[in-house]
Amino acid sequence: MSDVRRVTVTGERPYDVVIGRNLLAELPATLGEAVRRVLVVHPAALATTADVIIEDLRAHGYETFGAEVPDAEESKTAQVAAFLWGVLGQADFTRSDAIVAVGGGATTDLGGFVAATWLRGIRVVQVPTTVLAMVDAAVGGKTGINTAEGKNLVGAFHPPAAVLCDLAALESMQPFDFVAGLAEIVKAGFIADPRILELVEGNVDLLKDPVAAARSEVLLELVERAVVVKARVVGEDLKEAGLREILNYGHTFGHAVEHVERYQWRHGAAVSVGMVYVAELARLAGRLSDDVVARHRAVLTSLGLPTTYRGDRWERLLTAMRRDKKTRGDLLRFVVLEDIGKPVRLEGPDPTLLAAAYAEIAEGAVTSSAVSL
Ligand SMILES: NC(=O)c1ccc[n+]([C@@H]2O[C@H](COP(=O)([O-])OP(=O)(O)OC[C@H]3O[C@@H](n4cnc5c(N)ncnc54)[C@H](O)[C@@H]3O)[C@@H](O)[C@H]2O)c1
Ligand SMILES: O=C(O)C(=O)C[C@@H](O)[C@H](O)[C@H](O)COP(=O)(O)O
Ligand SMILES: [Zn+2]
Repeated sequence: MSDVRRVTVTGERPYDVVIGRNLLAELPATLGEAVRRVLVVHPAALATTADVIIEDLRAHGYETFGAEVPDAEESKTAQVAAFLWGVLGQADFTRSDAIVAVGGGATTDLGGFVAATWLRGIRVVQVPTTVLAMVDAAVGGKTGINTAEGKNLVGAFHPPAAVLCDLAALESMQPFDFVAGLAEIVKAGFIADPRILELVEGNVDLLKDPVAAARSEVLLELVERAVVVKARVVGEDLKEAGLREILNYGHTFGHAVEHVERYQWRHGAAVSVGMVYVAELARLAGRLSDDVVARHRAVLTSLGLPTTYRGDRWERLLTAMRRDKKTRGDLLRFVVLEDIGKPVRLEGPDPTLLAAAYAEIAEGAVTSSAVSL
């Protein structure tokens, strides 16, 4: 497979998401000639890739620095951001210098956030190495870190200069991490592109094998389609004034699960349960058919993703959901579907409905005050 696909994200400074294999040679061109210094941010798992990038950039005349950050959500903290600000300061990074973030969505969120905040904004090129980061996290300019109170509570909108999605990188992924990322592709299918759902449903065995999937035309098409969905939305509404909220489908409950589980669940797994929760909520509110709810469970289960959650966490989940960025004052707001490809908002649903939807996805009986809310 030598196909390369390019999706342009429009906006004040348009940029390309390049999807293919062995794309690292494209990196110098994305940095541009004005850049002199480059900080390559990566977790330990991507150290070898980062070394290759650093060597290549040096060969192209850039002054290059590497910074290893903790793995996964451990890196999305104010302490790690401050560590990177220190590295940039010590190396005298100016507004014409750049960050390259190499890793999964946690690393691209962190690298993007540090780029957004250093000198109030320097260039960032995203090199996502998980399927989730390729189709979602690295695209669209939402950057951020977590606080003790919740997920992504501090951040900035800071679009990248380019995104390089090298599918060859996916071959080293752990199967469950790979599959977790597919949840965001399924999300794009439910909110905007039903062909995505058909492609996933027709290729489940292939998609559960990271090496076979990474080499397949099917994954290339799925990544391209999901990026197209995201690009269309963020091109129209970068700062989430309205339309962009649809990309948050399944995230109100999903982020709450991640927080309650102290980030020991993968984001994609939490979003998987979150989509079933919100599908049930929409069904109970009389908005969505039984069939579409059943399709959520069927496609996610077939991939090995979770669709249920423990039944004794309702109060904590509700507290976390109140901190969702779509909340306005005391009003909880959800993105729900009226049908596949028809996302709408459900504002301030009755607490009994929220609890009833929880009961639909709870493992065993709900053991909290949920039933009496
Ligand atoms: N900014 C956005 O728009 C946006 C969108 C979706 C998700 N996110 C964020 O993205 C994060 C989740 O991203 P993720 O699922 O990529 O998780 P992650 O970044 O935590 O990576 C998952 C694991 O895969 C490892 N890994 C990464 N690339 C690898 C490779 N090529 N081979 C082997 N291992 C590899 C990582 O080291 C980590 O252990 C969450 O923090 C979520 O909030 C942000
Ligand atoms: O890009 C967006 O907008 C999204 O909502 C995409 C989500 O998949 C992503 O997880 C995002 O980080 C969630 O944002 P948040 O604003 O709810 O923290
Ligand atoms: Zn997400």
